[in-house]
Amino acid sequence: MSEVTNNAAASSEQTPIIFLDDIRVTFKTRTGSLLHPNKVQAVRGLTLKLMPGETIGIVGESGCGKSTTANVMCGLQSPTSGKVYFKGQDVTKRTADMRKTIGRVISVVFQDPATALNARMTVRDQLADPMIVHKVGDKASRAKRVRELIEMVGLPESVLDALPGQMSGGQRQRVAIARALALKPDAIIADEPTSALDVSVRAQILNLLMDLKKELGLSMVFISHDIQTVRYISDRIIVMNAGQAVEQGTAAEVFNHPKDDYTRLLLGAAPSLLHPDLGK
Ligand SMILES: Nc1ncnc2c1ncn2[C@@H]1O[C@H](COP(=O)(O)OP(=O)(O)OP(=O)(O)O)[C@@H](O)[C@H]1O
Repeated sequence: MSEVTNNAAASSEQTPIIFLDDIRVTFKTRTGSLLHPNKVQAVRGLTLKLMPGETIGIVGESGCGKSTTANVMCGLQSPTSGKVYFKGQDVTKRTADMRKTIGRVISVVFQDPATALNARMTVRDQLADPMIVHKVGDKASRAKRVRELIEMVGLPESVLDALPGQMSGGQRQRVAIARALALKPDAIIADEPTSALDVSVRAQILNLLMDLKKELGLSMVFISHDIQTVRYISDRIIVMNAGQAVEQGTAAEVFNHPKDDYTRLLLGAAPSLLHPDLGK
């Protein structure tokens, strides 16, 4: 990471893959609130560390700032204040070079694979594309990696010549996950990756993410408004409300001994969107 400046912020025994230090993100709007006219405070002083190999779940209702937090982590959004560290390096003020480097090591899986994938590109080309953009390997090694990737996500090689429109929602999300893995990232940020899918395939995609995480030693940030889904997949859970982390702890701590009223509210809220076969 050539242009990343040195910083000693996170140099204990284990350095976090991502460290958000007191992040605030404010958007200018036409409306805002009585207290803050013409602005929305999407994230208000959030601190979190993603450690190597762990899965953090971020849960909260619509509008609590989950996606904005995810965007800060992967460099799509600059914080209004606070610092962002990647493997101990301060990357808050990102140069184009830093953004490219981070794009290689942190991948994002979005909610809707139909929009995340290019409708006019075959699966083969979509999987090779990140390697071409980042100038990784030659034609033969990229073709080999494409075959490896499709196998990793449990799809047959025959889908490589298909277009996204010829596949099911679950298959498309598998392709989006394969694409996210193309550059062998350190971390995956999955922003509501199962919400747009049929209930019957949600469990399969969650299990695929868990298997890949284990197999590849990935770190993962899993974002969802469904606390049961987050519980199923996460080592640690962060509950967000109105831009703030109101509770952080292991899945067992948060579920068995919730400290915050809002967490208790979420736990008692609507039935899980998780497939009934999970979490038994
Ligand atoms: N580009 C933007 N301009 C103005 N306001 C924004 C922008 N992006 C997000 N917001 C606002 O910031 C707040 C947090 O939004 P964010 O999308 O991060 O929440 P979320 O928890 O991910 O919600 P959802 O699950 O509905 O996507 C919301 O009030 C939203 O309207």
